[in-house]
Amino acid sequence: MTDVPAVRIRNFCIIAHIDHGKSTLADRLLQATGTVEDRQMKEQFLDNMDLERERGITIKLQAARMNYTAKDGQQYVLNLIDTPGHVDFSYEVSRSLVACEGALLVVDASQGVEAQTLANVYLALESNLEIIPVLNKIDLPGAEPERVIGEIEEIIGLDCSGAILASAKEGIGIDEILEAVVERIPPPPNTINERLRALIFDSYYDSYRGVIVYFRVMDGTVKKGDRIHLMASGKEFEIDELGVLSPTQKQVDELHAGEVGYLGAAIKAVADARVGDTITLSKAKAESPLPGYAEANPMVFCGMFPIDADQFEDLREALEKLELNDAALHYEPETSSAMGFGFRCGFLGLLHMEIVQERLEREYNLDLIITAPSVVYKVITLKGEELYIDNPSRLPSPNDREKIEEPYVQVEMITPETYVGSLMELSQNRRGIFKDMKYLTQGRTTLTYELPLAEVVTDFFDQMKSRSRGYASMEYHIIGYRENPLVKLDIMINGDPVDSLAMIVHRDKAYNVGRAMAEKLKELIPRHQFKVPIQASIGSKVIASEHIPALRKDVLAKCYGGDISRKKKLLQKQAKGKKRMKSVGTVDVPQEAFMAVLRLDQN
Ligand SMILES: Nc1nc2c(ncn2[C@@H]2O[C@H](COP(=O)(O)OP(=O)(O)OP(=O)(O)O)[C@@H](O)[C@H]2O)c(=O)[nH]1
Repeated sequence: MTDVPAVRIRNFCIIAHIDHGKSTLADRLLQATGTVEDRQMKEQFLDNMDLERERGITIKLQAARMNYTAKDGQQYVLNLIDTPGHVDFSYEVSRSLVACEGALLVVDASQGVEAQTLANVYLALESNLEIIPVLNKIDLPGAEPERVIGEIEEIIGLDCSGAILASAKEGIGIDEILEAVVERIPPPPNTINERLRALIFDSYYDSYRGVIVYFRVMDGTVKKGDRIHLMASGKEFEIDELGVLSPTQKQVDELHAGEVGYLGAAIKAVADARVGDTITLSKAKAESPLPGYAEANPMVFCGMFPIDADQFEDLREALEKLELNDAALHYEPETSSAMGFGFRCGFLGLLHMEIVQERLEREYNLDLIITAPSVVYKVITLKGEELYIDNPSRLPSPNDREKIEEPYVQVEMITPETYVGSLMELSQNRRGIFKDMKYLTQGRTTLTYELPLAEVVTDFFDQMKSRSRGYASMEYHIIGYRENPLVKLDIMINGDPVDSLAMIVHRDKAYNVGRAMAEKLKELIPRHQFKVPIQASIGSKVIASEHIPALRKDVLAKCYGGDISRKKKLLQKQAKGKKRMKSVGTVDVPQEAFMAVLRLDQN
């Protein structure tokens, strides 16, 4: 919009750990600037996916443009860019940070710095953002802003002399925050005369208009009707809708360097306009794209199979639709001898996987059996080929492979000192390598470990939470592949190997895992009319063996000739219990059994 010079634009985001009050503060800023009228105000305007609201987390980032008249009497445009709060989406976080010149660092004054805050602050510092510390929730009786300020200074090394004490809930400190945004965050550089370069920081699929792209103009000008070129995907489109987010979409004719907006251009799938890509003009292409583009690659894979084979096509259609809106979701058909036809799906992390599962089941009414998550292993064969294996049942046999490597992550945990011992034990049990430990103020400690990702994607997070009574927080990032003596553990039920239960484990743990797995399956698989043997093996060597004894009586036997309604009830009860079962050969295996590896007693 031509009437706003770059010097009066401020682009900023809010960095906060989950639940520290990011959404509440964003709402308060929208209200205070009159961007959203009080009566229009739905709780948490920026998180508008239902699933997000229910789970209270921010998944997709969005933006809002506010007009603000500062104390200096000038009108400013403040663009607030929302960032997702979870590690699975850290690539999206890093891209949205690049679209800003500053960040509000929101820390709950009754809690303190958490691992997620740290991870995002480091990203912001790397992008040279001006950071304004905000101590939120000072209305709480347990708030200790002084202590938390000390913590921020000590851990992050950030000068907190200008920290703002606030309560997003009570509306305290809001004006001060707006003033600080104007005074302390630098305006975007004025590069209006350069060739167009705009950074995509988010996009979503709209069934009527195609993909709607959110972007920040870094250089030059973009106009409605322009033919654009996407520098990473190489695709071209014509802009048929251009606008700003105030926070609902409002059309404009052009946007300049420093501004944030959205566009629609009949783009069919978000994969054609991915987060991080650079938009330029077809007729006057920029020389080079904005730096830092990377495809977000899936790290965690699982099989998804319809319980009812007739739902296979429905599942395919649902995945196709979700893919339009989720460039990070990968899937390909998979045939399993145990489970029939389904899909092997890849996700950024566990939360991403859960979100997709939940949407498939809720929005598309599918009943699915999901297999345990696996990471992607790198196998070097004897012939020197490099294979990436995301499905344990596809691991080449030991005779064909030279070595296996697995992805490692660096995990940072922040915990009250009391739980340090227990978390160290947990990390050690999960093949962790101790890296560092630092004492913070008030008996809190940071712990750094390197761990195989495979050990983290199982139930590491839940274990960490339960061992620390919910007080510890963690963050991880990938550090690369490492070789380990890994073996494939096969599970046989009733004499048949079940490919969907195969897993890749460390040689030294194979025996324990195999035994724990056999025991767990014995517990989870219901009794049948016949005896069901369960075995765990490595190659041809059986390392653990259990059996489920046969049912002694027919459930209906005792009401033979008796009351028909009771009989019906019993049958119904059985049918219900069957709902989440898959027949593997002649044995009915419940959903929980496929996830058994997440609940093994191996801690
Ligand atoms: N007492 C008090 N509670 C607050 C304040 N700000 C936020 N809350 C509450 O803290 C909880 C979390 O706030 P949100 O705004 O949803 O937190 P968030 O950081 O956006 O969380 P994610 O979207 O999951 O990242 C909610 O129950 C809020 O009502 C505050 O200033 N004081």
